[in-house]
Amino acid sequence: MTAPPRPALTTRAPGKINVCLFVGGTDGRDDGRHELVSVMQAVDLCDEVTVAAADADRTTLDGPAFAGPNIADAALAAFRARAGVTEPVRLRIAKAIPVAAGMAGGSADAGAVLRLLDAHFATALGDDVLRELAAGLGADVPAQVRPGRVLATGAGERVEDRERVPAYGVVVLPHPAPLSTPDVYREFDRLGLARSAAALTALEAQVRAAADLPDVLVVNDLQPAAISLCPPVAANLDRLRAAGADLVLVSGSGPTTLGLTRDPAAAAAVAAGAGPDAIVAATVTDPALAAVRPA
Ligand SMILES: C[C@](O)(CO)[C@H](O)COP(=O)(O)OP(=O)(O)OC[C@H]1O[C@@H](n2ccc(N)nc2=O)[C@H](O)[C@@H]1O
Ligand SMILES: Nc1ncnc2c1ncn2[C@@H]1O[C@H](COP(=O)(O)OP(=O)(O)OP(=O)(O)O)[C@@H](O)[C@H]1O
Repeated sequence: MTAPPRPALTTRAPGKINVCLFVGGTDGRDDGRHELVSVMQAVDLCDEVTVAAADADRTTLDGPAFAGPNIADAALAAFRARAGVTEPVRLRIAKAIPVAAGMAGGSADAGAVLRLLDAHFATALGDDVLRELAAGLGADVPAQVRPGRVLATGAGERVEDRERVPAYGVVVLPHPAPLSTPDVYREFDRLGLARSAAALTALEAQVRAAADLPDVLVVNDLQPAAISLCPPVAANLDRLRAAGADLVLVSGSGPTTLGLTRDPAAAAAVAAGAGPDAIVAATVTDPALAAVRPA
């Protein structure tokens, strides 16, 4: 019997923002990572990832290069091991999400590779199994299997879909110096900022009670650590505030900063005021944005 033809498929891999990122300690975990309570929200600043059948495995990247292995290849290896498929594929990534900027660009690509491969090989593993595979690739990856709005707990690996809220404008202000995520968590520890387990539990209850977070819960606990390692981050927050953003915060582990506008149409004016490097985006409310489509 001949094997079925494998379709060439493509999907958008949206970057994420942490609308809130509450961080506890590492006690009680055997992986040394920190307990989190975070609402992760997809934004329409996207990489594009494509899979096609090939004679040999090959991954190509259009956009800014980075050193070291591509997490997309780790996603392919994890998928292969679980699904038992061996046919080679070509993966192509067109990068638009700033690299090492705290917007989970690599995690977005890895999540996209998992959902593409599940469709390409018609393996129907489904979101739960893909999220399990994703957890082995990085704390941010499970949330990127089905990008939208999720509540992430544990070290980020326990993910629940959340109700989508009206779109916000998002102004993304990158900073050229990359910040390493482990360094930022280490600085967070050095500054003694970990929340107690009881405080995290209380915050999780508050976050669960509110589909659209009130302003007081739009908090990134890693922000002081990112500013401590990269002081210009504070000036970038001031730039966004002065340009009229309703809320400003550091994105994930930084150094990218974000200005949120309740009116998505207001983001363009905020970006213009913040400087030529500012990127206009919006939160994603339509699941079709990251659908798998024929390439
Ligand atoms: C800052 C965030 O982007 C917020 O969503 C994530 O917490 C980071 O997610 P990520 O980059 O996918 O992180 P991973 O690749 O799993 O971990 C990188 C490193 O970050 C630190 N790390 C990460 C997640 C976590 N909950 N606690 C940690 O201490 C650890 O030093 C870990 O070795
Ligand atoms: N497909 C990929 N895209 C971007 N970076 C990748 C990719 N694969 C591996 N990397 C490596 O991962 C590092 C972190 O990149 P990424 O853009 O995901 O950071 P980040 O946005 O800070 O992540 P997070 O928000 O999940 O902590 C990069 O410096 C790069 O070496």
